[in-house]
Amino acid sequence: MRLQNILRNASKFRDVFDFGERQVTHWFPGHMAKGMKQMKANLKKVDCILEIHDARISFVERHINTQSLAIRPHLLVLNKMDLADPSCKQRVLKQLRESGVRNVLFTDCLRQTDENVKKIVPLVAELIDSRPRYHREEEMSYCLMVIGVPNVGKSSLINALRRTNLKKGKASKVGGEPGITKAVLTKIQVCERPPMFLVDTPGVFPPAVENVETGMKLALCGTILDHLVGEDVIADYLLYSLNRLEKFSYVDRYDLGEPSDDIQHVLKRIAVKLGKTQRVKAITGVGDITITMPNYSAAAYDFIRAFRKGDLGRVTLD
Ligand SMILES: Nc1nc2c(ncn2[C@@H]2O[C@H](COP(=O)(O)OP(=O)(O)OP(=O)(O)O)[C@@H](O)[C@H]2O)c(=O)[nH]1
Repeated sequence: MRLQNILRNASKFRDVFDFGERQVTHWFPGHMAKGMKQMKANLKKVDCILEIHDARISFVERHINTQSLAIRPHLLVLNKMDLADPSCKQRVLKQLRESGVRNVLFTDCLRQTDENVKKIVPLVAELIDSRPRYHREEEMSYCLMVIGVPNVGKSSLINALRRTNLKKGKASKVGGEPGITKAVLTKIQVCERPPMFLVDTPGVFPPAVENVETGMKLALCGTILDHLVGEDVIADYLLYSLNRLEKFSYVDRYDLGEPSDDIQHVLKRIAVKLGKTQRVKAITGVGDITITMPNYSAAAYDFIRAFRKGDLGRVTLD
């Protein structure tokens, strides 16, 4: 019965999201372009690129496709796999293979015992040894460059590599907001045998995100400061995505009764459920009355945070 209700509702969901006149270019602060330059300048000193991406958006235009970065061996780490839909894994791998990306690992680097984090050092050493190292042939140690958009877990992965291979603690500051990794750090050791170091870079974006939808997915996953995009539109895009992917756990979480494609309705119910309401005075013809208004911003904030923490289920957006 419940499934029938959901399926009946499915026909009412939007097929496309209306992005209006939005322009992604305003969403990416200037330091990202600077980071890209620093990254290229450091390329001579590295043997391999370790590209970290969010497993929920694996097909976003990536740095490795751009210019000079492609000359180094490359490992794509799709991190935050604990938040992505495991049933999409094989499809993602197949599509990446078809686009020429062969070396891919899925990680959840917050999990102490993630098996794939353990595989990174041996796989990187193998990749480096399988190709000429050019002017770095005499080097006894391996050097990696870690790249990725903000907030995908670069610092967390570096810390996980140190924890796993050196039994050492944190070298990189971890933050919940995009853009914590601001400076290009000097070399950080991640393994003794073989000696392996890496340089951390600011979370830099590719110079051009191909369309607004890609930008919106990045925003939803927390790689752009929310206020640059607007929490109301991120929340609406989240609702659109959950319905499109038939991920309806939000219905029970917020006591909605049935799925809805109307963000105002959903936010109102979230606000009421969470007690995020405000009492405001209204002037009417028969005198002043106090009415209870839902706090839409607080509700949008909660909805987005719940998605980012995985509380709305494991979702792959691509
Ligand atoms: N669920 C989950 N969260 C993660 C994972 N890795 C990192 N995080 C969280 O994602 C947030 C960002 O992590 P960071 O390691 O600071 O990311 P970063 O890429 O270095 O961020 P910038 O400094 O902004 O470039 C933090 O709240 C981490 O706890 C993961 O595998 N799974």
